[in-house]
Amino acid sequence: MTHFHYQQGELFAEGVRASEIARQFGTPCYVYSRAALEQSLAAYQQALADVPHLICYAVKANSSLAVLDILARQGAGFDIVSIGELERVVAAGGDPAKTVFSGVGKTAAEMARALELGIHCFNLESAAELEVLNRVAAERGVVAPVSVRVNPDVDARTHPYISTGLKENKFGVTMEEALRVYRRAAELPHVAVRGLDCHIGSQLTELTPFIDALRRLLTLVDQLASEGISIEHLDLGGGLGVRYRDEEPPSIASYVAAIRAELGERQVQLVLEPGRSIAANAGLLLTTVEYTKPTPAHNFALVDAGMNDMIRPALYQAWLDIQPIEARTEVQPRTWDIVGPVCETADFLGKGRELAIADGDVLALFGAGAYGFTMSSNYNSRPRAAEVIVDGEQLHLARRRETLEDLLRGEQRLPDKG
Ligand SMILES: Cc1ncc(COP(=O)(O)O)c(C=O)c1O
Ligand SMILES: N[C@@H](CCCC[NH3+])C(=O)O
Repeated sequence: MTHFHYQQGELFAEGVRASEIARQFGTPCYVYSRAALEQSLAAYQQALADVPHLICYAVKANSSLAVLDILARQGAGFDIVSIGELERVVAAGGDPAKTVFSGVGKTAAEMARALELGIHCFNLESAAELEVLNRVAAERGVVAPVSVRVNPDVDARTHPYISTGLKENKFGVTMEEALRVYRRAAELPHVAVRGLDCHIGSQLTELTPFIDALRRLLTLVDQLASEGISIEHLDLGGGLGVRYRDEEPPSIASYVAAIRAELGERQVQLVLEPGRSIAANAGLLLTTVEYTKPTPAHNFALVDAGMNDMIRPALYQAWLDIQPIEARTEVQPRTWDIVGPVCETADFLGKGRELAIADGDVLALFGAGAYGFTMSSNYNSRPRAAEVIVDGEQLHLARRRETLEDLLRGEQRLPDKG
């Protein structure tokens, strides 16, 4: 059973009517299913149960404390890209020792805090970063565990903005550079080589790019071994795609099976950093139709969620399914552009949707659990949406809707001129 489903024309999130959630918490409102989050994490855990592994959920996909809490309770580790994300992991009860630190621009202060908390590994993205980390670790009198993020130059065949493993992308270092960085790391007293890392992109719907990248990584592992540098863990990043419309990504089980088949008998801990495949289809965004506005060119449905709440359609031309939470039989279906209140032409959630809707109806955007709230902003001075967890028949307010006071917090006017 899917965790969001229709019963007699009414949308349910687990055991709760979507209309009840909208009534209690208002819209726009993100809704996450606890069972859906747990189920996708469990799919990774089961597929790896008999080998050494660490599943580091990519916090950037959905960093709500309640979501991190749910995943931490089930044993997840975390992939973070800033100290803000690490503090969230800690606040949610996550274990720093199961956390890897990715990101191209870690600052010395971020490194120091991550060392203090005792993270599992730093995924280094440049030779320069290695030198800074060695210095920061020396200042603290500790040894920092490191991997080098390799950019294997494979085409992930995904949207260009979310492809990260091509040589023109800013991420990681080339295979040749990686070898040099590892040699240097082996010489430095305050870093210890632990692993090898890569992440080639997001929303991948085929296995081939993952396997091509893994093969390249394994040649590097062997080369390093021949120089006496041994790799304890292989971090293959995240990137497994999900179905938003008609994509047919591999299942979590077949993705993991393909990686394991390629690894054969190698004795390494396998680290994965899935984000979207855990959170995307565990969440939806509820929004209310404020006005319907037929024009000669388009029928616009103006809703109360805008690109500041969900930027994926504007930024990546992403397609998310949009449906009314209660079916209407008395209204004729029409083709609608679902647009938000933000003053930008790019402010749309979906275009050309055949829907039977009227003013006041609540719509659900499906597949909104990943890169939804985390990419939201206050653009146009719009308070950010509420976030709610549904757990069976229970509702839990994970984040209250921002208030107008929240919007002004930390700001001040100029002093009066004397
Ligand atoms: C380093 C790293 N790890 C993991 C992820 C998570 O990717 P996804 O949400 O596609 O699984 C990302 C984002 O693409 C990333 O940049
Ligand atoms: N934000 C992107 C995913 C990119 C992940 C960044 N590593 C999306 O919504 O599809």
